Amino acid sequence: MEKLMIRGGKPLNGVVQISGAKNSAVALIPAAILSDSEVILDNLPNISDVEVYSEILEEFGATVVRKQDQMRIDASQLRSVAMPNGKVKLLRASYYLMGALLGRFGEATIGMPGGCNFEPRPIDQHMKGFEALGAEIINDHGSIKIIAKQLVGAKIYLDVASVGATINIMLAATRAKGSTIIENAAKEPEIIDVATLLCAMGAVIKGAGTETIRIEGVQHLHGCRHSIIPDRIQAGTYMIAAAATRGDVTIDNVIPKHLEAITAKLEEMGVEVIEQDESIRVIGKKRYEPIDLKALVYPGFATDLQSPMTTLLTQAEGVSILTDYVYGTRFKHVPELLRMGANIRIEGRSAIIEGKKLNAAKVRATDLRAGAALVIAALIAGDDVTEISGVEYIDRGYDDLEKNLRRLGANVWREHIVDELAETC
Ligand SMILES: CC(=O)N[C@H]1[C@@H](OP(=O)(O)OP(=O)(O)OC[C@H]2O[C@@H](n3ccc(=O)[nH]c3=O)[C@H](O)[C@@H]2O)O[C@H](CO)[C@@H](O)[C@@H]1O
Ligand SMILES: C=C(OP(=O)(O)O)C(=O)O
Repeated sequence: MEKLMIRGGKPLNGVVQISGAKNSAVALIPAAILSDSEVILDNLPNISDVEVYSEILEEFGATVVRKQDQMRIDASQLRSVAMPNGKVKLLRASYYLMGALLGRFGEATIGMPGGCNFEPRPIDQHMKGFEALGAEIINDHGSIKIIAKQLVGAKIYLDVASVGATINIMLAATRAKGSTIIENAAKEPEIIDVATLLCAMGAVIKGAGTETIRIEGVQHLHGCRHSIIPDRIQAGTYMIAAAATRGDVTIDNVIPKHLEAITAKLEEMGVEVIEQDESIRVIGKKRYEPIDLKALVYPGFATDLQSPMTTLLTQAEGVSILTDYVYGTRFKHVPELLRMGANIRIEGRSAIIEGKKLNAAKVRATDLRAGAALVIAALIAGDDVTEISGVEYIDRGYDDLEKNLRRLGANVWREHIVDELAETC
């Protein structure tokens, strides 16, 4: 086990390169299962979720070759359609194995997904979609068995615009007989990225990125080469960190359109944001206005940036209200920020945040974005050292975090945890 050590007090300055998107990568890797020839993915992020997913595919019998930011996946010789336990429990997006295996083999047995369980995260809409396509679902001691003699296209209305359910149904429906229509589909950019890959593999998908997606099933999907879109959540995190430390950072290799919601809220606080074609420069200011912020589905403000934004709002002069309409109890970062001197109160699905100076402390990340919130807090917490444990969560989604922060001038390093019991008490 490791912990991050950060001596705060330095503004971030310079340029940071953003890698490919985690939430695309973890769907594109299993999507390769749908093809019986090689799929090449470029611009992969160097994060543990990608590492774990490639190991999962190898355990299934796929050949996976990783070279820098490229992955070549050959799933022609898959040996199994079942992983009820083991690595599937390490990440949330292992649920995409269900849609991909179901599409290719008409069968899958997968353990309930793990990952960041900051609140109950049901997958009933995924199951509703598979059932509508003609599959039978059997719950078996914590794993889910899904079988279909023949997947048949259907019209599916999602009760909530779920990213995971939209992609999972899309994966299975590419190989179903006839047409599938997903209504109230999620519109996140990662959904367009997955549809782009599937179309390059020979699928017929229209409307990805809108609330109605139409899929014409095909009998066969072939190999292709695809470059993953930039990670808008990593980019947003660096934007927030630049503002919080009153720095001046250019965030490179981004799609500014994907960052409109965070850009707008930073500007409302008084942060200077300059958009270029594929980069965004964020210039921090001395004083920030408090704001009201609502985390919503895309194109609204991303819930994944809600925790880092909580930290920034502790630097505003006055009271901000942050409400998460996607995950109403995603506030595990708040007790840790309180240890660092923050003044935050939770009311229902809102955090009421009063501007306050933060101090260094010993804190614990209990999920990925809570970890990001604590890293930003540590960067602005005086010039003492903050120790952050639970680094394994941060490693799920931030490519080269320490290297990037050091290049921007931060004083950050990693240490082994010697006494694990003392750390968790
Ligand atoms: C791997 C990945 O892409 N993860 C992202 C994905 O997670 P994930 O796909 O799991 O999140 P969803 O979009 O499915 O969840 C959105 C909302 O729908 C609810 N819901 C979801 C599915 C379901 O079957 N039933 C149901 O009620 C959830 O509890 C939540 O309130 O989108 C989330 C919302 O943008 C992000 O925080 C995650 O980073
Ligand atoms: C919640 C997240 O990821 P996951 O759905 O993979 O747990 C996240 O990226 O913030």
